[in-house]
Amino acid sequence: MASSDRIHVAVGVIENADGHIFISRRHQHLHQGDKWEFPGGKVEQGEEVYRALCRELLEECNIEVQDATPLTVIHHDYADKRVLLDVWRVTRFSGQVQQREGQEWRWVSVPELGAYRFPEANQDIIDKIQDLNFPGF
Ligand SMILES: Nc1nc2c([nH]c(=O)n2[C@@H]2O[C@H](COP(=O)(O)OP(=O)(O)OP(=O)(O)O)[C@@H](O)[C@H]2O)c(=O)[nH]1
Ligand SMILES: [Mg+2]
Repeated sequence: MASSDRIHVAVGVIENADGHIFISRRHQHLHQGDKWEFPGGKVEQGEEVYRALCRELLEECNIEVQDATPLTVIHHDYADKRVLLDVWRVTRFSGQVQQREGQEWRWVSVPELGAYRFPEANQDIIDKIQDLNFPGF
């Protein structure tokens, strides 16, 4: 596969005032269906990643991102798809978070994240979130 076949995805880790993280469950018929995910979606041709993040989070979660910082970049090859996940930590937003695409969703504490089934590529994201909350010594 050519590198241009890699799907570029903007992903947002949204934290609320209680320190809980927003996750939703992918529709069953989609790639990695039924697994939990962080909101986000494909970056369009010529679009800046940060713009894509803002667009996807408005479409999917009804919030306006006001500030976000890069958390990690993941290259992952599934058997049927290659992805580049550009993961951002959303540090400031306006609006009430909700899921607008009919997916099941919830806020979960950082320790609880480990109990959910995410796509394989997400392990690194979970590790990063847990490191931020419980810095090693
Ligand atoms: N949104 C999102 N996608 C993820 C995550 N982890 C992960 O491997 N992916 C993969 O990234 C790819 C693109 O995500 P997506 O399906 O949300 O894209 P999208 O909203 O633009 O969907 P569409 O273009 O089909 O409407 C999928 O193949 C998905 O399996 C994650 O945490 N969040
Ligand atoms: Mg999406």
